[in-house]
Amino acid sequence: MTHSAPAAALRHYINGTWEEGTGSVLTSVNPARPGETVAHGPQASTEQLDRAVAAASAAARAWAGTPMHERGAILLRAAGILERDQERLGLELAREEGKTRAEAQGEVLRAAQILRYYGNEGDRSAGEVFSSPRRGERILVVRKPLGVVGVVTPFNFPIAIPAWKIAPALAYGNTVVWKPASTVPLLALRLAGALAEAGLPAGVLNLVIGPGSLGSALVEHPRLDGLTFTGSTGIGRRLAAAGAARGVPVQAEMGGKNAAVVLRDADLDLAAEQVLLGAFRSTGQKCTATSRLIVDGAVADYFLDRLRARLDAWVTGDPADDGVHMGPLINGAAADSVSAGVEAALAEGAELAYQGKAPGRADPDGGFFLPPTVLELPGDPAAGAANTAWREEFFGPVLSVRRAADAGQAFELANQSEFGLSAAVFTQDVTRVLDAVDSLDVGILHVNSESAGADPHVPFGGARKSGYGPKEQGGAAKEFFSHTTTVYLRGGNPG
Ligand SMILES: NC(=O)C1=CN([C@@H]2O[C@H](COP(=O)(O)OP(=O)(O)OC[C@H]3O[C@@H](n4cnc5c(N)ncnc54)[C@H](OP(=O)(O)O)[C@@H]3O)[C@@H](O)[C@H]2O)C=CC1
Ligand SMILES: CCCCCC(=O)O
Repeated sequence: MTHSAPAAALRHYINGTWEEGTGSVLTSVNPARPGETVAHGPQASTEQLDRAVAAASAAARAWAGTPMHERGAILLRAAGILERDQERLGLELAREEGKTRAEAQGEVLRAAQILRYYGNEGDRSAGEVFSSPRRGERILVVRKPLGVVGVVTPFNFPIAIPAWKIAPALAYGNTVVWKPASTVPLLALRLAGALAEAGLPAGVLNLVIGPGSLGSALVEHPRLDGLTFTGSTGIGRRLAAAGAARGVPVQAEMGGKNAAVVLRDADLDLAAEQVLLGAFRSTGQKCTATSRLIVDGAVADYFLDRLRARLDAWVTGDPADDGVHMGPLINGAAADSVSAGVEAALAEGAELAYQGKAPGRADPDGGFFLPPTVLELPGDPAAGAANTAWREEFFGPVLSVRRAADAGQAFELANQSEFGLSAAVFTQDVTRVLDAVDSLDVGILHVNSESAGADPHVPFGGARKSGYGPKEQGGAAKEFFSHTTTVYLRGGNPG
């Protein structure tokens, strides 16, 4: 069943006004039906980017001087607007990004939850008070905004990740210039629209839709005071270097190659279900997705049989349709890249442990589908470690399996990565859990649940190559979106 709708007109939101772009035309398509246009229109030019930064700069002082509760009230109203429109936005997200309608609508609600969390920031502590060694004096630590913050976001969570950057940026008194991923501009229009409808003053949030080079121009802009980025490690590190060269703080959340460790005492049915969800929900296109499976050799054959049985019931198809578990990848280039990675892994000695079914890509309007794939890597430790499917982030529905002799070796294999975003460990032995907490070098650890998933009130972010700068979400976000002033406060003669 198709769920088509007329293509949305791309617009840019600059200084409180929606305007047409003056750059080249951009078209976003439905990755399940590439012949279907989802959004279309001229991209923003660098002239429009300059005006967006100028508007944010002009609005910065008044917005910083607005009481936190007033800033929060706008975020709370925007949350209500997303909840009001959740069904329509969920379908639009599924049609433009390719995740299932249920996941898409869940993401819209997650964005509302994030807006609500930061909308209530005015009710929380805004600083600290210390005693002073000097009579008649107190020492205050107060927080102040950075100023104009650039936001550059990826395709895979087109409304939740922008929300978890923009909401704290605004709550802590910054103004924002946002460059979303070019493949998913529609939900950017919707989030900016909800904030505009909620009463955000002109210039506080500016949205410019355009190519990656616009993101580079943003970090190089002389009036930018900070940049928060989520996306691939290569680009994130380039932006971090550019920000550092200008003395501008940069926060970058980047790639992942997340391991699930299944120990011999695990609840194997629970583990099979959670590994399936972690690896293949959202077509594996989550930075927190499970892409490496390390299973104790004593239970590996049984566990893989349980996983294969579940995969036999996993339906790949149009994500807008009911009963579909997995949609297409975001575009043809991504699907080709993942397919090439699988071929390379097989050529290097990996074996195909499972390959499911997916709609063909052959016909001209064929979606960017790939089947869920499980690769077993060579048992030889060096060959296993060197395999492309162990080292490289594929960002698709591919799970690479290696066997371990015991828990200690399993944790060593889990740490055998330059990335360190998320991990999952399945065991019912609390000693093993504590070993995992101590030994796995990651930013997020799930015990007996999938490696994906994050709540808005606790820190989110990676170690190693996965993250740069302060963590995101919860109270951690204030470390990036504000700086502190320590005030030595004396009331006059110390007496
Ligand atoms: N750690 C985390 O929290 C997360 C990490 N990711 C990572 O993101 C990647 C997938 O997302 P994807 O969108 O493809 O990532 P990309 O790095 O390709 O793009 C991310 C953003 O950067 C922009 N961009 C591209 N080139 C440049 C440039 N030269 N200078 C400035 N900005 C640029 C993109 O614009 P455009 O779209 O126009 O190219 C997009 O808005 C994966 O590696 C995944 O692991 C994804 C989600 C969360
Ligand atoms: C890549 C962004 C991940 C968001 C947290 C999660 O749902 O796994």
